[in-house]
Amino acid sequence: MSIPHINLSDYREGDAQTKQAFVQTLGKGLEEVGFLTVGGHGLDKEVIAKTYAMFREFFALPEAVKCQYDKVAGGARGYTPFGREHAKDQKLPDLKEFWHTGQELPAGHPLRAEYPDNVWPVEIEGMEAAVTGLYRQFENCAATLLEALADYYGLPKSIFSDMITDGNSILRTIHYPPIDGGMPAGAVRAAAHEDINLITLLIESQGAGLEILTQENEWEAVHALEGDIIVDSGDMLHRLTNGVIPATTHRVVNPVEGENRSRYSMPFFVHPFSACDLTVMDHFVTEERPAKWPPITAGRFLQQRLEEIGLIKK
Ligand SMILES: O=C(O)CCC(=O)C(=O)O
Ligand SMILES: [Fe+2]
Repeated sequence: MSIPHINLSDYREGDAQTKQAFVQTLGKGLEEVGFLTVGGHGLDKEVIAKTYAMFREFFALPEAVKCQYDKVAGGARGYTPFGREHAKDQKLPDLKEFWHTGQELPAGHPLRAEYPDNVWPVEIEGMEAAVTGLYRQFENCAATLLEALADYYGLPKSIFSDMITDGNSILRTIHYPPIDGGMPAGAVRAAAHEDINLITLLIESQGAGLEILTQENEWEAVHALEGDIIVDSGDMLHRLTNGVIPATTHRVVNPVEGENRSRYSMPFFVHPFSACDLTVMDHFVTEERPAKWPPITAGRFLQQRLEEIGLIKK
């Protein structure tokens, strides 16, 4: 099955029929594929280009400079060097380095203490303004998609989007360097995995490599039109919906010969606030399909999964 496409302006600005068609394509697309491409998303093209350019500059800095920003809040913020993260149940590390930006709340906000401060490389001018602006645009886009998903199930409109208000979402900017002989044999840019969070919005990189595992158990390349983003569902949505929405397995394969260049990408992992209840929702529980998982909070669930992928120690 191919990856469906939606245009978010159909939902934001369309008439009732256009909106309904959008909701159907989104809901079915998540249930059947777990990945869609999204146009009309409202993210500012120029800010995206500027952000990519800044991170290209940052990742080109000497390792010793980048490592000043390592281990900030246990890796939740700042820089994570090449070779640290590995997919769940994988021994070999992914061939990537990345930077994390998280939620920023004003002083006095009740959840302020939950979130470690972001850090910004002094070497790159203007990064804070560009990246925090982009973070808000991603949050808006995610909230709208989650409202449309609630419509699909006939649930209260903000049932999913309320979970991400002042949530623990993470913008990850990734650099996959060119492959060289010194890298661990058999390792790949990003080994097969499912995302942990509710949904992920992904600004597709300039560079091929992303593949999903289809329900037919075949790897299929994801192609987004220039300017589109990709949305996929993660483990938290899988759990809330009692498995109705899959967390589709995906990976980033190494480049073929002749295309061995750096690859950059920018996933925005949409997370609830940590006290958010991820108990399977009643809507998805029936006599034939009892709840598959016990109650858990988003914070506890995240903790478990970060331990599994080597980002935090048990
Ligand atoms: O780099 C990409 O295109 C995908 C990255 C990804 O799947 C992830 O970081 O979870
Ligand atoms: Fe992923």
